[in-house]
Amino acid sequence: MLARLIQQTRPVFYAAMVLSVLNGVANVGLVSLINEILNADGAARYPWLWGFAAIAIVALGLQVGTRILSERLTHGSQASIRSRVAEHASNARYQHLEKVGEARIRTALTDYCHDVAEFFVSLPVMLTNGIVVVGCMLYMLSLSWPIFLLACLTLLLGSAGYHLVHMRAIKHLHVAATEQERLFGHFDSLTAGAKELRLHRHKRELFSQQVLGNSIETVRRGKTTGMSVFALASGWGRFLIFAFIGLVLFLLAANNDQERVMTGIALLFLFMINPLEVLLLSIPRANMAKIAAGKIEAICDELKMEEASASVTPTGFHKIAMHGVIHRYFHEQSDEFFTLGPVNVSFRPGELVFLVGGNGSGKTTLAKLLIGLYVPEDGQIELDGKVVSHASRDEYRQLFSAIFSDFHLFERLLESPRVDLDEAGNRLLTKLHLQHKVQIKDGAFTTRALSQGQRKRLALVVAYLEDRPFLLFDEWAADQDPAFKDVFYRELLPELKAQGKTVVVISHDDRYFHLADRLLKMEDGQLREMALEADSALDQTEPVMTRAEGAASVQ
Ligand SMILES: Nc1ncnc2c1ncn2[C@@H]1O[C@H](COP(=O)(O)OP(=O)(O)OP(=O)(O)O)[C@@H](O)[C@H]1O
Repeated sequence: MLARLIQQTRPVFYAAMVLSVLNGVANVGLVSLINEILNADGAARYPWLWGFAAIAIVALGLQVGTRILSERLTHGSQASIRSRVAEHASNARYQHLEKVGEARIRTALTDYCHDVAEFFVSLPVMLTNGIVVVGCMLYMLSLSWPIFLLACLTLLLGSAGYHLVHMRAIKHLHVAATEQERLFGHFDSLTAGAKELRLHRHKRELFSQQVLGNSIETVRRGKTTGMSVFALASGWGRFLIFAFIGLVLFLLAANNDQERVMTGIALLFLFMINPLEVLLLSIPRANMAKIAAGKIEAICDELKMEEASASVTPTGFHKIAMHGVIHRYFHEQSDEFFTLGPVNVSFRPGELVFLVGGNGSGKTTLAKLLIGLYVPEDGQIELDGKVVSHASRDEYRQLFSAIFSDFHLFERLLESPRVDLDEAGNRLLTKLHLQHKVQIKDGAFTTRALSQGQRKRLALVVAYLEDRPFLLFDEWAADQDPAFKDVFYRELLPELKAQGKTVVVISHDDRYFHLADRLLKMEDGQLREMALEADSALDQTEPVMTRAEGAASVQ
């Protein structure tokens, strides 16, 4: 991932690297010049003045330039990662998205993204400081080769020590990063479960102390331990530097009385300590970036994008048929599968189909398979005799408008540009008795702060405006008042049918089942077609299941 980001930001990246190197060189130039000036006699110093001023200004300019470019890289890489994760999240198979889950995706878009971006701040810093250290070492070599060799030995010992603890630190940081994904899920529960937490003090305490508290603690411990191990490594590095200084001073005091060498080495120490420390501190940051990049990469791999299909929006169909379609859910806790199917069923234009059955019997799962959100594990779906493949699935999905119980209302209608969008939308709002609560202005709802039943009516407005040939309502009427339920079943559904739309209604409202053209019943993952009697006497009272028990072949 880091390599890809570097590739994407190549010109800025290379420019930042070149400026960082030049900045390092200018700094080394400055320190060697200072040493020369210090060792020159009074008046002989003045000719150096302009050189000193020039290098100082250049070094300053380079530092500012590097900083600006690294900011561009940081924010550019952050934007690029976010776009990539978002692209994967919006184009991946729906079931893969469900599996990865909201919390992991959010962690990738926030924390991991931030950690990777940090790498681009630390990289130029590492490079500049690396150059300063290398330059200082070379200058040291020109002053005294035994001291240079000692410095090399010190660096070698420093990196060996660092390498030894490195893996241990990474392990702790990994644990923290994985727990962080879970923590984001718990943060969601703070708002989504706010009502429950307020109503049950004991639950609230347990949640905040054990669930949330433990998770926060695990992240804190992992990060603190990981970074402390790195701090130990950096302490080891610092210890070596001081040992090196002590040894050199001792060596110099014993064997050398050259003033130029003495001041030079002293200057170099002072000048090198900070870059060395910054280098040691930047390494953990770079490691965090590596872990985060790996996590983002894993999420993008799990969210493999579906094959792009031709951007055609089909306007109609003759027959949609499911042949031997099977879907399984694996439940880890109970080590069991829920199996839906094999399902054989077909739909034609202008049909009003009710899909009924007990809770957890598989109605929603069947709906997701039918509209192409889930890919069948076995069997196939045919559209007008042609198998829906990976390549044509996105095109196939454009046949449907669906409202599930966990529907989402976008603020903007996001329809393809349509001049009469506001007008048509506002007409529908009136039809659904919402005109006093909300309006459509410039393609957006004026508010979405409505009751659940009202928001569902807004979702219905969206479905109407989409004008797709196949509509699917998953317990849409469950939140409506009895009067509007009646409007939905007796007016809106027949209207849609009259327009030639196929409508599948998942429903528990058995008093309206007789209005359907067909009645499908789901029982423990198995679909049956129920015989429908055109007996209107049953209207309003008897549940249809008691009268239509003859299962017909579903085709
Ligand atoms: N995301 C999921 N992961 C794992 N198992 C699932 C998932 N969604 C549903 N299931 C399982 O599949 C079964 C069928 O669920 P589904 O939501 O299709 O039922 P349903 O008939 O729509 O129920 P309801 O009337 O309560 O909405 C459930 O018993 C549940 O165990």
